[in-house]
Amino acid sequence: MAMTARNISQFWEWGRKIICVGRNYADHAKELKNAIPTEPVLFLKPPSAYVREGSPILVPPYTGNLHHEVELGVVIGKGGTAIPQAAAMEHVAGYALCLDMTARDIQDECKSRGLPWTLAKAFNTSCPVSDFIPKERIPDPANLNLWLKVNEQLRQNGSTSQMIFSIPYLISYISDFITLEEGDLILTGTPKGVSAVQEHDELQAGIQDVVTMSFRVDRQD
Ligand SMILES: CC(=O)CC(=O)C(=O)O
Ligand SMILES: [Mg+2]
Repeated sequence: MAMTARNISQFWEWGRKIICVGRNYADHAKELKNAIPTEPVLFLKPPSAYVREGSPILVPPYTGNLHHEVELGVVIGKGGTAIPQAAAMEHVAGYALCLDMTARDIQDECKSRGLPWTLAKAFNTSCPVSDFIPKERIPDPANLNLWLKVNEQLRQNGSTSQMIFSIPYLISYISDFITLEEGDLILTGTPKGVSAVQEHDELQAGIQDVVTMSFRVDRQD
């Protein structure tokens, strides 16, 4: 049987890992009264978390406080283990605008009981993603404006220049513990301004003049 080449511009269909970085912006760590990390905080989402424009973000029935977190996603184009920082950007195929939807009440409860954040972070539709952005379209990923509006009201407006750990550092750090594969996505953390969303809300987000995306919030039946 002839093999068809997979297209990285539809990486969300590949079933690869979504590795998320938490508390990578000091202003967001402060708004949630978290300590500023000295090493990246990592957690995972499964590929079933992906949702694309045209389909809604579903509020899990067990949360009363679902938050948006707008983030820059880095799409891995070449896998590797223990990737040196100096070579890290050679492993990037491109970027995507992402939301790290978070059941904040469940996360707070997990934190207080010393439990993992899985139900707070990894539920179905917890990772809305934009179209793929080839890396040539973003020559300086360390200086990008990210914004998010809920029902036309600006809630988040930050710059990737505020990241505590840079993209090359994150790729190198993660790959020391978790082998990166082509099609993996790294969510690089959110700037301040996270807030609750409700059923019927309309979310719009963008990376300056590069990409925008819109999602409706719906109840999970
Ligand atoms: C406290 C968090 O939910 C961490 C996180 O995801 C972030 O982007 O920061
Ligand atoms: Mg996040």
